[in-house]
Amino acid sequence: MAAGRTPLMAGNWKMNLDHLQATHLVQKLDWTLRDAKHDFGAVEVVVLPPFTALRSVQTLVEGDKLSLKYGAQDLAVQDSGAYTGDISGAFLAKLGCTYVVVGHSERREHHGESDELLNAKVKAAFRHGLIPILCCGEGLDVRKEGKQVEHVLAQIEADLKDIPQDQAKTIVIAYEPIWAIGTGEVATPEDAQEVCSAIREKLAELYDQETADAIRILYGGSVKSGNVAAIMAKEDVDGALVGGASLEAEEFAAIARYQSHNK
Ligand SMILES: O=C(CO)COP(=O)(O)O
Repeated sequence: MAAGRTPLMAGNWKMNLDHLQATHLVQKLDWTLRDAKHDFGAVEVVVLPPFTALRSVQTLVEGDKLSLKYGAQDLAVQDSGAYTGDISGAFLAKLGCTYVVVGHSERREHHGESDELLNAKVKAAFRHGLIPILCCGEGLDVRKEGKQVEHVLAQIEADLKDIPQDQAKTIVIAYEPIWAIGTGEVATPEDAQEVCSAIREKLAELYDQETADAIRILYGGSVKSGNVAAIMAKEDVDGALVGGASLEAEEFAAIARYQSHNK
């Protein structure tokens, strides 16, 4: 984590929690963080519930003036029309979403999402004023061959094709090695730093150094309260995209409070 970038802790709930459970978790998370006097300006906290819980989360956040932010896990390329089952970025913006995940490895894998499609999704997100959390990462086979940097940079370059600098500056990138997702096998802080710093260099090449320095790069894959501080100590890691450990209020709050654990 370098000075000048605000750390971001985002909880990707994946396909977990109905809207009632979501309300409960958000309330508990908010109480826990408030009790700890969490400074939301110093570490941003974001939840990414399923679509069906977004309206409930919006009501809670707006009604009770909560400081945490929220977003969705995916969006459609198109803005409206005959696309049964798809969700427009326009609807997400109307629900007060700040962020939207684009290109999670589970969608790349289970829904065959290509870099070309993800590039269109990044553009759709920006069209509606949403900040994409663009995911990238290599599988175990690629890691075994030692080609993780090359693989991830190719994803980033393709996914950001024709994205102008003023938009790129606001994007969030999440490096999530697939072999570390939900496996308990966390990448070492050095593994995370290797790829995150390469991503930043690529961003400087695609745009300029100032843009690259402004972009937040998260690490994701088996992040827990016990390992987050070591990962956050790395220069180019600006936060975490957390799956399993974000489903428990106290654990996710402890992740957001990683600095207090470090003292
Ligand atoms: O995929 C992830 C977040 O998007 C990581 O999931 P886990 O934290 O459960 O490994």
